[in-house]
Amino acid sequence: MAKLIDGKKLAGEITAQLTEEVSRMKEKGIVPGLVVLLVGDNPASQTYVKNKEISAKKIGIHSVVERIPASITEAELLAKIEAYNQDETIHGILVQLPLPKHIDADKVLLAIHPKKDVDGFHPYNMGQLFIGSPDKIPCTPYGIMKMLEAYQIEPEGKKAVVIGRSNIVGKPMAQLLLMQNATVTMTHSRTQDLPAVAREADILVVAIGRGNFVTKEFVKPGAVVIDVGMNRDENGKLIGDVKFDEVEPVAGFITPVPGGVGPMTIAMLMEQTVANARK
Ligand SMILES: Nc1nc2c(c(=O)[nH]1)N[C@@H](CN(C=O)c1ccc(C(=O)N[C@@H](CCC(=O)O)C(=O)O)cc1)CN2
Ligand SMILES: [Mg+2]
Repeated sequence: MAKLIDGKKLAGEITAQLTEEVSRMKEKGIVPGLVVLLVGDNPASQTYVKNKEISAKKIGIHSVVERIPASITEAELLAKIEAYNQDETIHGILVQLPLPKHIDADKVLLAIHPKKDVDGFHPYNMGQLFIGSPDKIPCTPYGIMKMLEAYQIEPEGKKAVVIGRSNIVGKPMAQLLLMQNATVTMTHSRTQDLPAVAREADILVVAIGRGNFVTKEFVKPGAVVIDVGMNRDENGKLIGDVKFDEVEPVAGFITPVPGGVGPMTIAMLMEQTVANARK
């Protein structure tokens, strides 16, 4: 049976450390500030933003959430971002994704000042990461690296396979593993014989966005399996990209959904906001 990587517990520990740190910062007159902009009424995004707000408040971060109607124009949204770029009480700006179709997400992410880009999605921060000098790191892959570290899983020399090539998870994930001297293979929906490629992995990170996609045929006995998926099954139940019941007996370590990668994403957002205020 695999050992469970408890993201919820680890995120709770990180949150507790950040709470202490923020209380010390406040004694010196420093209050970290985070603004989250949520455009439209995507129900999943509403949940994630609410969770970010709860976490920020718990830590003592000055938390601003703007819930904005989907009818906002791109120009209006860009103007809001520019105002927060200039606002000295705000150390982190996050625009919840996905955005409505009429707004160009690339343009919006480019408008956030790189120094306040606590999501790490700005091309400048992406570029810094890919030349090996990261400052802000996309929160999901960053959280995964923290989980590996906490469970003393050493990427150096290991074969890592990443399934999924998104800008916010797959690509930065591969780069972070590479920076720790793993031998990394990037795969995606068009990779030929994906189960055979995945079976080579000592560390398998799955971010393909398809429920129960990874079965035991994808997993080498003893492998570390990290599930980034967040899907709903036909009954509305939250499921990962990994068929947990089938893979868990084969893997060495596995993350659950919920309670794995998700809470760590939020913890890393808080960490990067506090780190920014500290600077
Ligand atoms: N601007 C951003 N947009 C999005 C990001 C992001 O990092 N920045 N990532 C995802 C959504 N996301 C954070 O925004 C996120 C998703 C899920 C969780 C989480 O804790 N999930 C829980 C389950 C929650 C539930 O019951 O639905 C878990 O896994 O235990 C946190 C953050 C896309 N957009
Ligand atoms: Mg993130």
